[in-house]
Amino acid sequence: MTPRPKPYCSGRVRPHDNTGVAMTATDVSPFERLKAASAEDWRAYCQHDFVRQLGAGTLPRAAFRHYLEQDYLFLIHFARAWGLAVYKSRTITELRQGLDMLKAIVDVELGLHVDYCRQWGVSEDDLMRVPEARATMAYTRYVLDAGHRGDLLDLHVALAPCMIGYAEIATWLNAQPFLMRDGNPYASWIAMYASEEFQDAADAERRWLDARLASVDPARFAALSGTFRDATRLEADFWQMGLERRF
Ligand SMILES: Cc1ncc(CO)c(N)n1
Repeated sequence: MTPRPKPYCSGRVRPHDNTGVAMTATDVSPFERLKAASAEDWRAYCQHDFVRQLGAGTLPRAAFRHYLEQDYLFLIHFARAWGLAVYKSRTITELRQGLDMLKAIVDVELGLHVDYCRQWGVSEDDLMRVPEARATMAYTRYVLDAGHRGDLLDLHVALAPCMIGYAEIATWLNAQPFLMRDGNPYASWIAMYASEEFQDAADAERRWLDARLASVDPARFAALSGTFRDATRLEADFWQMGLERRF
C-alpha cells in the first residue's frame, strides 16, 4: 500500500537564489531562527503522540482514519491557500510557483488522497460527507487569514509548519529507535513524506523562506515568528484532534 509520492515539486518551481546571504559554519539560517523562536511548540508538534504512535505502529486505526478524513478537507483549503498565493503574487515567477502548487494539489494530490483513503475503508462519497472538525477549521482558516491580512511572505510562513514540518517529521521518525520497521501499517504514510520529491519541495520552501527572511527587520521578524508559532500550535491541535477523534 505505497501511494506515489505527492507531486509537490514541479519542474518550474525554482527557489530563490540565496547567494546574497553570507553564511558561515556558525550562522543560523533565518528559517532556523524562526524555528528556534518557537522551539518548544515546534518540538511539541513534530514529536506529538500521534506522530510517535504512528511511527511505533501503535496508533489506533480509527484515529488514523479520522485524521485522513480531516486531511481531505485540509487539502481543499490548502489548495485555496495556493490560489491565494497566486493572487498575492507580484512577479510571474511567484505566480507560476503558486499555480504549480495549486495544480499539483487539485489535479494529482487530492486524487491520490482519495485512493489512499479507499485503502483505509473510506470512500469518496464518505469523504464528501465528512463534517469539518473545529481543529481543521481553525488551522486552515488561520492560514488563509494570515495570507489575506498580509503578503506572500506572511502566507508562506503560515504554510511552513505544514510543508516543512511534515518533511522533518518523516525524517525524524525514520531515525527513531521506536520506529516499527517491519509491518508498520503506516509505513507508506511515512515513506510518502520521506520521499525525495516531498523532501525536495520542503527544501525549496526552506530556501525561499531563507531568502525572503534575510532582508526583514527585527519587528517584522517578530511578527512573522508569531504567525509561525500560531500555525505550529494549530498543526499540533490537528494531531490531537486525530488522536481523540474529535469534531
Ligand atoms: C494537516 C496537514 N499538514 C500538513 C500536511 C502536509 O502536506 C498535510 N497533508 N496535512
